[in-house]
Amino acid sequence: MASSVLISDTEPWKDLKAHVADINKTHLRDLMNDIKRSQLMTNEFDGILLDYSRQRATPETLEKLFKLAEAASLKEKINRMFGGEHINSTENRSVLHVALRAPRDAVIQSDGKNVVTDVWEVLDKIQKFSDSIRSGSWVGATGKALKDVIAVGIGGSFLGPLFVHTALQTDPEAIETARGRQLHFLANVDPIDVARNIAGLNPETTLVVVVSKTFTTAETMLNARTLREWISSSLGPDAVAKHIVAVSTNLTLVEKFGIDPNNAFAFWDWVGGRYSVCSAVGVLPLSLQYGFSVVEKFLKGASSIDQHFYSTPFEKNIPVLLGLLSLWNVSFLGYPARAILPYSQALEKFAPHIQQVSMESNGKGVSIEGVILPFETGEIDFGEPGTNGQHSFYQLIHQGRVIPCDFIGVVKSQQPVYLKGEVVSNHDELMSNFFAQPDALAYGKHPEQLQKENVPKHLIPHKTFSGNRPSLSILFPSLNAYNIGQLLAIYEHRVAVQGFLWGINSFDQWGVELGKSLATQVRKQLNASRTKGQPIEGFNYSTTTLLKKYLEASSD
Ligand SMILES: O=P(O)(O)OC[C@H]1O[C@H](O)[C@H](O)[C@@H](O)[C@@H]1O
Repeated sequence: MASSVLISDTEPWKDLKAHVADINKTHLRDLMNDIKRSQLMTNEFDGILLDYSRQRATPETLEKLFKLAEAASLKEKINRMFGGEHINSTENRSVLHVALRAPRDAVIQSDGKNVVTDVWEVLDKIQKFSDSIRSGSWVGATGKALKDVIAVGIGGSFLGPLFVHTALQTDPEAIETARGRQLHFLANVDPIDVARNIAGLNPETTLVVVVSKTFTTAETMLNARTLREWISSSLGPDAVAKHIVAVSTNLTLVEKFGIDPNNAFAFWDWVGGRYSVCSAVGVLPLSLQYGFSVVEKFLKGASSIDQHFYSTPFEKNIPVLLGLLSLWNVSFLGYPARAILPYSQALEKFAPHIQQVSMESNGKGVSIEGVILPFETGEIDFGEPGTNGQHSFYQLIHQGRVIPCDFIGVVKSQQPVYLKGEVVSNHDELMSNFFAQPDALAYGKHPEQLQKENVPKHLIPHKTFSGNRPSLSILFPSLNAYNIGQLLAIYEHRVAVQGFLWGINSFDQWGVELGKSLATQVRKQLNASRTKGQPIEGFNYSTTTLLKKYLEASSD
């Protein structure tokens, strides 16, 4: 396909549009009776079972989606990504987060250089540094070991590491390696977040890791200055060198901030912020908490999916299948949202991370060529662990709007409990819901069934479930560091697949800039009004009134 041709102008797209009418004649209740179809719509890789038989799709739909993939040159685009080409064209950068978890002997080129060598240089440095902190050979300014780490960062410099940290917190191996240590995250510039982070912490035993790709993000830099002040006011300015380290691509600004360049951990412009959890952004704080060998397993898990994604035919390729199905749901069936429902409390921060990965990547209005798109891209991602979500927003999913759901389950619990006399173990109780919900959504409940159950006539409409609501189930054998890496990479690549199919640039984020620059104008005004009493100027009536009220009411 010539790159300037929109995917919506291609025959496979039009064919899929027409195919919606065929699917609208079906109901999942009936589709699920076709065992051959169900067999075809399951896939297994490395113990991970993907079941997408509850998608509103048939084998014919899949064939048509594969044709769409061809029309979108999906394979070529994946190859270009792995090949280090500058596929992030608006920033003229490669997109090589896969290199962050590649084995030491792999060769991945960007601009004629094997980046894997640089990656391992930093990983080795992290291992050495985290070992020295953990063993107590590196001590703080007063000679005490550093047991607490505060990772300061926001967006991609926060959400991924928080997800992985939360997922590892209950993993038996990680519990052992984290004993006696605490990892905290400071993201919001709201001073409440600082207060929460430092409550009960002693600067003498605290290490601050400032994480920022650009080292210019206003929130992170103010939070970093606030913690620098917290440390130096208590231990003296010289203590900063022992208590603050940094992760960034901008090592000049790191040094300007007063951090010893030896204590700076680099990454590169070919790592997008939201794809940076496998760089020092995640690896440093996580290694400090859990030790490098646990984090290495996480990287290996992600790498296993990278290999699978790169080399497996589309029919068996988990991220490709997931991406194609999401596109089918969004662009053809017209479902604008996606619920991410892990039946594991350890994955409670997974949906917030994927929100950034997906929505910042694919919420775009123009093609990679800059042509305004006649269709919408991206989806509204949200989610909560099951069963908590069931007691919250599932009502809407069952009887209100149709929202395709990802059910993510785990075979072996990280923390099994089986009480004497109970019918099932606690994990089986949880998983009963994981298995039941997709069928409730797919099959629904008929008025006739309700009649048979002698439900009063006036309640029948209220108790009827239309069903035919799509979902997919992903079952992991366990949830250790390796599996967590796999889960991350599956979703990262799925999002990329969707972007490649829509023909957009999933790796820039210009949409976050406007709000930032308007905040700069407000910041200047607040300073001028507070310090020089200058009147509010240059804002519309609404903002002027709000600012006046804010300044007047907080003038003391
Ligand atoms: O890592 P930093 O440079 O501080 O950036 C932190 C975040 O800020 C921006 O607003 C971007 O939208 C995010 O993609 C990024 O992750």
